Amino acid sequence: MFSKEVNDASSSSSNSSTKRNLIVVSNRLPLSVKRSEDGSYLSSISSGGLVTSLSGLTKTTSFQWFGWPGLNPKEPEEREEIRRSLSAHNAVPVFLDERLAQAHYNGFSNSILWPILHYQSGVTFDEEPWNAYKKVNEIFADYITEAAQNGEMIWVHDYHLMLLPQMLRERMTRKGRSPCIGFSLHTPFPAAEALRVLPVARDLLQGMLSSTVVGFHTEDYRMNFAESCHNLLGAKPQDHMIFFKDRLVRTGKFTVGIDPGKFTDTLKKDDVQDRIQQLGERYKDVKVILGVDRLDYIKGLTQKLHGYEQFLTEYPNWQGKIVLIQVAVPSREDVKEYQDLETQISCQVGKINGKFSHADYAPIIYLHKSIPFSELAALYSIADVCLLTSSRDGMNLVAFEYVACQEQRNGVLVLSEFAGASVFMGNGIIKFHPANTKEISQSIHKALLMNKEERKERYGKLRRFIDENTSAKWGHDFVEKLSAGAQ
Ligand SMILES: O=P(O)(O)OC[C@H]1O[C@H](O[C@H]2O[C@H](CO)[C@@H](O)[C@H](O)[C@H]2O)[C@H](O)[C@@H](O)[C@@H]1O
Ligand SMILES: O=c1ccn([C@@H]2O[C@H](COP(=O)(O)OP(=O)(O)O)[C@@H](O)[C@H]2O)c(=O)[nH]1
Repeated sequence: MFSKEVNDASSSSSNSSTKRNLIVVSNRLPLSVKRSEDGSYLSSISSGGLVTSLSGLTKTTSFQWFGWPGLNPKEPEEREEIRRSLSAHNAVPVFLDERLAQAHYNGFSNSILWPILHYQSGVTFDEEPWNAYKKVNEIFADYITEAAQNGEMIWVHDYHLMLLPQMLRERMTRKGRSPCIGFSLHTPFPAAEALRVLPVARDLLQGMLSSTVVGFHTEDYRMNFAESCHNLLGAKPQDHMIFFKDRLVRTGKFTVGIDPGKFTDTLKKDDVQDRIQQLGERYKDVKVILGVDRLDYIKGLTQKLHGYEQFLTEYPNWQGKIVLIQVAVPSREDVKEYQDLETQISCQVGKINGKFSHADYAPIIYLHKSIPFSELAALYSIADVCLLTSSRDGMNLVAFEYVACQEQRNGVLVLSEFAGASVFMGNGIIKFHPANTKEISQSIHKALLMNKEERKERYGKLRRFIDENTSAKWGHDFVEKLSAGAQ
């Protein structure tokens, strides 16, 4: 479902004369490939913000996307079939041995690096997953060095591939080429003291510093990176540049966005309008709060539920008149912390529903699944409030998507001050500290009581922001900076 719409969006307004050639690299391809019963291969779109933001880029930039396809058949014919099926989407599979891929993705990237980037304490370093991380970065480097024979620019994404710029530069320099490599981090970059907890922090910093341009979501993340490079490597940051080992590395803040038109167009479709009407009827007597999050501890779902429970207790008149629809998209289910979180959230939802429900009312509708794009757009459109409680979050595109679908209703966005998005949304949002349960409760109350004029005024600011900062602009700005760095 998402896959088709991504392609529709790219073909509807692409302009090949302005497109540039680029190799985009991310750990995971936007499509994951699965073998069906009849032996053929089917691809479906992956979830998450990185996929959303890069999909929007297809409007202005033609690129080949390299990444792990999610499976590793032994037979050459099968690999060829996968290659063929993906090439229709300009995607190129980087095949990885299953155990190696798991140790890289679950073992190091998501169990060690991700928590440190999001200020989680109590992480234990382990050599084995680190070796897998290095090995996978090397495999990617071999693939890309082979593919980038014609001087294409290379844009590497995210924390799974922090060593890749260095490995690429070394390989390509040995071949007499001078590569142009961009690196974009989609997570927060923590303060130097938090990063130091990781014994291999210096290796990761050196990996990133082999880029031509390094991009972050916010100015704070960029400054944290510069400070870490200075403190841990003795590099010299100056303005938006860092001098290290006779090279000058450009750094910048690039505001990732969405493609608002994709949402506006979807909302106009007859079936989506029917669904909006149906949902409107179902919830005509209650206010709807919506949450859409991957089931990840950084999204602050336990805090959200505590805050909502406090709200129902503190403002009992709202009992029976409010519903929280929480979509929790399954994520990283092989990692123990994520399994434990799922159990915890299910218990919390059960407890709150048990406490405040009546035979004809439940305060929480909990969807532990990925939902179709059209259903997501309909939910965004009917929600009076969107509540996002991340304890840390690189950006949070859900915040932007809610705004894209609220032209009619002018609903209120209640957003954690620790989501990167909150930096840009000023007083258009109600901002709160996610560890403060009372503040969450009061923010919900404030959002529900806000009058039409104030909602309209706030909405106007948010709408302007998402319309001016699209994913296409993000891609364009980054590639411009990268081209400038190459000269
Ligand atoms: O691929 P997964 O392990 O399922 O995770 C999904 C994505 O999660 C992270 O997304 C981040 O990127 C978003 C877009 O820039 C940003 O809005 C969000 O705050 C980040 O959490 C991760 O960085 C991606 O690589 C994953 O694909
Ligand atoms: O069932 C769903 C619900 C949401 N999303 C998308 O997942 C992305 C989440 O991105 P965000 O930046 O908010 O957080 P991330 O999951 O990347 O940390 C958004 O584009 C959502 O539309 C999805 O793919 N499937």
